[in-house]
Amino acid sequence: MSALQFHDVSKTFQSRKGAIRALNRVNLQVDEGEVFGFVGPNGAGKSTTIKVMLDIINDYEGDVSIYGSSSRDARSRKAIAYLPESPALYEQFTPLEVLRMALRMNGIRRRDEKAWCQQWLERFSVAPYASRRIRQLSKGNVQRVALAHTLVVQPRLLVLDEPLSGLDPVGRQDVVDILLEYKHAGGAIFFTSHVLHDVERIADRFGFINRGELITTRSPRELVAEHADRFIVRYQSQSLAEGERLREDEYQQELDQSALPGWLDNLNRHGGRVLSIHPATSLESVFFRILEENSATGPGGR
Ligand SMILES: Nc1ncnc2c1ncn2[C@@H]1O[C@H](COP(=O)(O)OP(=O)(O)OP(=O)(O)O)[C@@H](O)[C@H]1O
Repeated sequence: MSALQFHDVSKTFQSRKGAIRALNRVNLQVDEGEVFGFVGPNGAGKSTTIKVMLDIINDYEGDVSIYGSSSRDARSRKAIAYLPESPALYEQFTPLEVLRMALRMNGIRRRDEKAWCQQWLERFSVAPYASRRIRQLSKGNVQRVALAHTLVVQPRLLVLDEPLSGLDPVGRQDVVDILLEYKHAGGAIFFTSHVLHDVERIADRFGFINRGELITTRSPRELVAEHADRFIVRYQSQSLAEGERLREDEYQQELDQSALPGWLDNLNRHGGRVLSIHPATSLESVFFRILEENSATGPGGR
């Protein structure tokens, strides 16, 4: 079953400078147990997409459904827990109070309420601050509490705006692990990110939006493979020393696809051994390419 579906969704803002087409016939689908990364440059339409989904913006064209029911129906939106880019938690409350309040506000009664909330604070490594006030916490720890706040209600669909922002590398890895666990338990995630490495790590598929148009929805691997025409070969050899030296007899060489077979023959003649071959193209470089192509030929209106 699809957790989230956009069908021909368009939104136009009226401003003093004229009409701004923030979303133009966007179609997308996120399935149960799927992580969908949503990326695009500033002003592309990411926040508008989230606001439409949450019915914060409701004067749009098209249909949005959450687990099969219209998102215009407040009951369907109960499936969603949302993490905004800059979460505004009640500063005078403690993390424990914030989580307990989230449960109450969602009508969730648990006998083990306190222990359940403590457990989520532990998962996000903020249990030591459970009784401090939010305003006394660092930015990264507020982000962890905010993430715990979204998961404590066990939503069916998580909508996260830049979920890893403000976290150190250990914190990022912890959160990635928790999100993947949630996905494996059948939860769906829609998240935005400017950091493409995060998208590669978490997303099964991603959508790339530019000027209100959804340009592509693919898995990161598919997209990179489609654009891969250069490869990085890691190899071991006593006598062939080309490219960058990694350690004693290990090297790394970047090659064009057309040059690859001949180069491998040569390595073979030198008695060398291939350790790995992978595309030199990163998701980031593919995005720049798509963005350039789209700017040259794409729609105007901004
Ligand atoms: N309330 C509004 N009134 C007029 N124009 C708006 C309004 N909100 C957004 N826009 C315009 O709609 C377009 C899409 O904006 P949106 O905030 O969705 O982009 P975004 O992808 O979230 O950008 P960012 O990465 O910078 O947060 C932009 O051109 C923006 O200026």
